[in-house]
Amino acid sequence: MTTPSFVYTSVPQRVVFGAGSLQHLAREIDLLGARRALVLSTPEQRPQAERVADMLGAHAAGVFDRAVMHVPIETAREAREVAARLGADCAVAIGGGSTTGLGKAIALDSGLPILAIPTTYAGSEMTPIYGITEAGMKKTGKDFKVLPRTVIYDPELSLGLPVGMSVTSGINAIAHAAEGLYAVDSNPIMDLMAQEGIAALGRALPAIRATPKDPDARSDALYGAWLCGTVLGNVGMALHHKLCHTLGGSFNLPHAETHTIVLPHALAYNAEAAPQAMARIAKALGGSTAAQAVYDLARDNGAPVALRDIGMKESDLDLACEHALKNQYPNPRPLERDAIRALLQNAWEGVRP
Ligand SMILES: NC(=O)C1=CN([C@@H]2O[C@H](COP(=O)(O)OP(=O)(O)OC[C@H]3O[C@@H](n4cnc5c(N)ncnc54)[C@H](OP(=O)(O)O)[C@@H]3O)[C@@H](O)[C@H]2O)C=CC1
Ligand SMILES: O=C(O)/C=C\C(=O)CC(=O)O
Repeated sequence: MTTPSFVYTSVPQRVVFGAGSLQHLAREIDLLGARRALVLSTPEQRPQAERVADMLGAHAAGVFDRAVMHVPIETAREAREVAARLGADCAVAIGGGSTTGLGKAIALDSGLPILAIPTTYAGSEMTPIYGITEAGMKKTGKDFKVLPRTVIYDPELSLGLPVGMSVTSGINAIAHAAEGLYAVDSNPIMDLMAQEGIAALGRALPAIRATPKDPDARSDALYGAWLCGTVLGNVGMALHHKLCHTLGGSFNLPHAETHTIVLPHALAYNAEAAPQAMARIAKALGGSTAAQAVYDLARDNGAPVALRDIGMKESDLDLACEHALKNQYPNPRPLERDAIRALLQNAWEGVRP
């Protein structure tokens, strides 16, 4: 097989990985040249954020614990004001994609460096992509100002992530790698990362379901999330991410669950147009087809497999299909109205592809 032509751009980002690596926080803040870090979290994870602030001592400017899903503009403005008022010169985001997203909203406005400490597998910490919701519409964009400068991956911090969330969040990560394998701007480095990331999560999720506090499984999952998040940050996504963005944004469906349900059907849609990518996904997960392997991973580990079970109305499927077709975007198979409507129906019913 000949190596195709490609373009690969590497970005400056420091990753500190390993059980207990949170202990290096003060060193990492110092390396960023920061003196006053604003620690961000959701309201529920405030105790963890306070622990981080305690570790920083005099270098903590304060804790802002108002992160919520999809970064409402009002929350972003409030966080920006708090950061400015406290004289913060860095944001430390501890939590999932919602908290990292809030850090990105601050960085977009102020250029403050972000140190991210992810506790889910969504992968936002590895991307220059931001999302902000205004008047019910989520807008996403790309700006290297928001790419976290440093990421501390400490699997001990994800030991308490509930099993259900762990499985769906892990499949959210797999979705980044799966679409990366058939991206128009893919490259061999991302392909390697994608296949390795999918395999790591394919091993880790059943092990976490069996033993939620298994440190090796948590470590494997976070390793997979790092690789898959890197793929999301480096190459363009296609139909699957577009559908999930539409379903989450317009019908208020939960992010990771939506990814989990839609991915097998998006892969089935693209199967014939991207056979090599599908073969790599199936191999990484040990299944006969990519679509079935992802579906089985979700179903066998207790994740939802039908949109109707997470609040989607059947009567909204036509509108969802219209939204998905609104703007053209690269996808291995052309966007065909009837086939995409059928995809949504199958995802709504939860049939095995
Ligand atoms: N820009 C990008 O590149 C990307 C952005 N995203 C965005 O990120 C968001 C989704 O991120 P995701 O991580 O799925 O969701 P959240 O950050 O909303 O976290 C999901 C759930 O995980 C729980 N949780 C997180 N950490 C812990 C922990 N240590 N222990 C127990 N529970 C925990 C949270 O609980 P609690 O609420 O109690 O804190 C929350 O209920 C979406 O808005 C999505 O669009 C996702 C991927 C990439
Ligand atoms: O919507 C965003 O915040 C940006 C990207 C993603 O959420 C990626 C995804 O769909 O997981």
